[in-house]
This record gives sequence, structure tokens and C-alpha cells, in this order.
Amino acid sequence: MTDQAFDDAAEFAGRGLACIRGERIVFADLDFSLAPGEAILLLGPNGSGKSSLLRVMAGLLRPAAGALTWGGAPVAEDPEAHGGRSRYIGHHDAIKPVLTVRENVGFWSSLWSGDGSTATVQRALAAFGIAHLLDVPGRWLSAGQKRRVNLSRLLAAPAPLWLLDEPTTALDRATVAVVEGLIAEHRARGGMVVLSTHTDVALPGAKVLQMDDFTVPMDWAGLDAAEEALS
Ligand SMILES: Nc1ncnc2c1ncn2[C@@H]1O[C@H](COP(=O)(O)OP(=O)(O)OP(=O)(O)O)[C@@H](O)[C@H]1O
Repeated sequence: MTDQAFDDAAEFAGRGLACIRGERIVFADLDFSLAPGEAILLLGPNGSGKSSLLRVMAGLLRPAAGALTWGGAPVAEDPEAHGGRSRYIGHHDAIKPVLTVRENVGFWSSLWSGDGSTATVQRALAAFGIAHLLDVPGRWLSAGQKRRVNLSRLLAAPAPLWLLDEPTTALDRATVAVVEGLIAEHRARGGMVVLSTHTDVALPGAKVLQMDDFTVPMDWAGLDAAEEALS
């Protein structure tokens, strides 16, 4: 864990992004840009593509059209570098029930940053008020505790780009405020955040992407080219 500014932060942008899942075009012609210190709030009804866009941004899902850039360079040319600078926290809790909290968070910290030390894990858990759960197995955690453990991975392996899918689900109001504060600190250090939510999360000055602005009809003109690109 560090309080230092992110020297490797740079503008993260997407141009002309489209996403097909199953047989459906989820979104198309989507542009975004995110400078160091900025945040994007993803809004839209169930199924409008918030999770899909976050997975595209994380490099976990190939866009059917368009491209991502980091500091102007195509992300697709160096996916490993993108993996190193981004932290994707999905809305499913990635917690192994038989491992302790220390082992769960330590695994990710080690994988992402090569650290994984107990001291680092402990500091990350303390920020979420759950340092006392260090030796508790994952299967004993409540839904909100699981969420906090998941989010503590962000602090156990610092990186400039946080991609957060409904991060406040199951959290009590006090912990939502903690998350808001940690996001503000992350942005103050030049970090960037993209966050999907169905609830109120305070992200001062965030850009808003309404996902339903990017839905397209099934006869969308770019469909053939997009399907060909994916095949
Ligand atoms: N693995 C998958 N295979 C096929 N289709 C999928 C898959 N995952 C999602 N979809 C479809 O993609 C569309 C967008 O889903 P996505 O999860 O991105 O929406 P969302 O806005 O995050 O929804 P929610 O608010 O319910 O979390 C939906 O129509 C969904 O059925």
C-alpha cells in the first residue's frame, strides 16, 4: 500500500466501442475518456451493459468494434501492461470459502503486485474496518464482509485504474462512506475510477455514461463488420 501519486497514470479512452453478448448487440458507438483524477459513473437499467463495458475496459472481453487506448497507445498491443495498471472488481465476490481472509487477499495482492505480505493485507483490511477478520475463513463471512474483503484487494495491490462493478452492494451506509472516501483519496493521487451502480454513490465531478444512450437496433449498420471482427 502506498500514498504516493501514480506516475504511470495517463488518459484512458475508448472510441467507437461495441459489444455483442450471445446474439445481442449490447451497446455500440460508445466513446469515453478518463484523465488522471477523473471518475466515470455507469448508469442504466438491468442488462444495459454496465458490467459488459467494465469487462471490456479491463481487457477481459474483446470489443466487437472500436479500441481502447492508454496515453494514446492501443491497449490491445500490450494487454499485460493493461492488466498491471487496472484492478477490476466484479459484482460476484471472488472469495474462496476454504481460504482465510489473509490468504484470499494475499493471493490477489501477490498475483497483482508481487507483495502479498500479511502487513499489506492487514493495512488494506483495516481501511475497511475488518482487520479482525484476518484469520477467518471465507465461508464464515457475511455478504457485506465479503464485499469489504473483495474491495480491500484494491488497496493490497495499488494500481491507477479501478473498475468497480456495483461495489456498494450489501454494504452498510457507514461502509459506503468509507468507499467514497477511499475513491476520493485514490483520485487525489491521480488514480481513475469507473463505477457502475444502482444506488447513490458520491463521486464528485464524475462524468456520467447512461448506457441506454448506446443501445442500438438489431439492424445496426455496423453488425456485419463487428461479427466478422469477432469470428
Ligand atoms: N456471459 C454472457 N453470455 C451471453 N450474454 C450475456 C452474458 N453476460 C451478459 N450477457 C447479456 O449482456 C447484456 C448486458 O449484460 P450486463 O451484465 O453487461 O448488464 P448490466 O447493465 O451490468 O446489468 P445489471 O444492472 O443487471 O447488472 C444482457 O442482455 C445480458 O443478458
